[in-house]
Amino acid sequence: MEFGFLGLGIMGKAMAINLLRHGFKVTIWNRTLSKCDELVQHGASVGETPATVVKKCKYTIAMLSDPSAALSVVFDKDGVLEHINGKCYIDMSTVDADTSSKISETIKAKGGYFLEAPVSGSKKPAEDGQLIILAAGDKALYDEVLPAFDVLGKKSFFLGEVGNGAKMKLVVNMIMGSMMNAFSEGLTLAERSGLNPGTLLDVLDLGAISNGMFKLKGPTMLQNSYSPAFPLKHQQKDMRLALALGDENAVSMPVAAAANEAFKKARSMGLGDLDFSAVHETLKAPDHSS
Ligand SMILES: NC(=O)C1=CN([C@@H]2O[C@H](COP(=O)(O)OP(=O)(O)OC[C@H]3O[C@@H](n4cnc5c(N)ncnc54)[C@H](OP(=O)(O)O)[C@@H]3O)[C@@H](O)[C@H]2O)C=CC1
Ligand SMILES: O=CCCC(=O)O
Repeated sequence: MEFGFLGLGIMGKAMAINLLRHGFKVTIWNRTLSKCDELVQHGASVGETPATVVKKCKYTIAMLSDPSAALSVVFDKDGVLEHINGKCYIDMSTVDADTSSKISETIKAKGGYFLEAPVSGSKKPAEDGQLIILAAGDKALYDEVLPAFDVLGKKSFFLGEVGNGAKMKLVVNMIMGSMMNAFSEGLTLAERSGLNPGTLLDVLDLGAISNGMFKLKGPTMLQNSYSPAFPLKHQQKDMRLALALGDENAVSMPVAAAANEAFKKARSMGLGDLDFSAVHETLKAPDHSS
């Protein structure tokens, strides 16, 4: 099976390498062309534009930063739409349901097929093929690309109409972003009140709120080490999009709103390209309120 792959950031690079490692042919494109070099070493071919990739491949996957990038790659000059007739497009970026629906409707109107398939799981699960895939849209296309999803992920869900994958992803990340802030406050409170925060990690891990994120991020947060697996700017984008979904559905989300403010503060401190756990640093900033 041959796939096009657009977007070789932290996630896209790991996912495309995984496909290559499992015997898929992959033609890649990235806005910053130099990021293609490493994948060429793994056997990938390079397409000059998103349009040329789609022209060459029956199936093209996208893994792009945000709604604006997802729309640009489809609608701009030399974009996906130019050769989409009869081709299949699978957008795995985290975007909102409206963005996904706009892309879906336009692609279908031009004779193409569309599946949204955002993922849960970060850099390491992407490298290990252990993502959780939240697909929605064209069920026949979903069934066709399952061999690729089986390589990329440990479990795929088909959630029905376009938009449901995007919404599920935003709900999950809204919970994750809120948890990260509560965790960060807890680590800081433990430290400032004279406790050993390392011992707090051990206590948490033995109890009912033990989870993979605390286990993975706790030790590095205590070392003030925030090498990006999930960039903070993307987590803040997800909080913003989840809050908009809350607005649409009249769901009051004071916890998520507060978490969003903390991520915004972290961005204003220049931490957007670090891991989202760098929100911890906001608690160390001088407080001028008293
Ligand atoms: N990292 C993670 O743990 C996870 C991320 N996600 C989601 O996956 C997506 C990708 O994340 P990640 O790989 O971490 O992000 P990165 O920031 O590492 O990569 C973003 C990619 O989008 C491209 N891009 C950005 N803007 C544009 C544009 N205007 N036109 C064309 N290409 C553009 C970048 O190209 P260039 O190289 O030129 O900048 C790059 O290839 C995001 O939606 C994110 O929310 C989902 C699950 C986990
Ligand atoms: O969108 C990013 C999710 C990161 C994760 O699920 O660990």
